[in-house]
Amino acid sequence: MIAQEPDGEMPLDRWLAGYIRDVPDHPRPGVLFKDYSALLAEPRAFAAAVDFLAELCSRRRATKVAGLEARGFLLGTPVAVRCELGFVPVRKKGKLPGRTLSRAYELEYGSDVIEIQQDALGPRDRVIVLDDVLATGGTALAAASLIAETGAQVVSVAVLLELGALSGRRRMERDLAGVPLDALITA
Ligand SMILES: O=P(O)(O)OC[C@H]1O[C@H](OP(=O)(O)OP(=O)(O)O)[C@H](O)[C@@H]1O
Ligand SMILES: Nc1ncnc2[nH]cnc12
Repeated sequence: MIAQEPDGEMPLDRWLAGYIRDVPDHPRPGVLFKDYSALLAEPRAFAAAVDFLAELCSRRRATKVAGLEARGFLLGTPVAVRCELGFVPVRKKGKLPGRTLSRAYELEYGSDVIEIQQDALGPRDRVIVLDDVLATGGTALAAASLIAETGAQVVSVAVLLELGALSGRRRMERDLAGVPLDALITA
């Protein structure tokens, strides 16, 4: 799939939104799943998304990128390399070795537990939480809470795609006041 490349007139978010397709009833009935596999498969689109998110890391003066398993790894690792920052994985329960901190949370279509290694971050770290999608905000809030428990500061939550109808931004403003939400595309 090749969506039209921006010609200087088309904004980046509109160009990249052309690579996202709606899949009804995935992974559960009633969920409209936003599939951006085509964006990952098109190197110019993928690179443009990574560049945008890397620029945010610099603007927020982050010292670490925390990526959320699994799709947050797809974006978080190239972004960390591009902005020359270390990457910290936030993983689903039971995957990380050693001492970990855990949070249970609910997301749009289920519930889960995420973990971070206890010594992955420290009080000097300014962390950008990087994920692909913000829907209800449950996942991002749980990650931010874990990061805060390590003593580090969360300087932004950055996503490729914000699903406006699911009110994640409002929830972040309420529960994570003062932490900006940066979204490349809002749908
Ligand atoms: O805002 P929320 O309602 O919390 O939803 C957003 C989360 O849902 C998806 O993760 P999922 O748990 O499906 O994991 P995956 O990345 O392994 O597919 C997505 O990658 C976000 O992390
Ligand atoms: N509707 C959705 N599409 C893609 N990823 C999601 N993560 C949570 N809700 C989602």
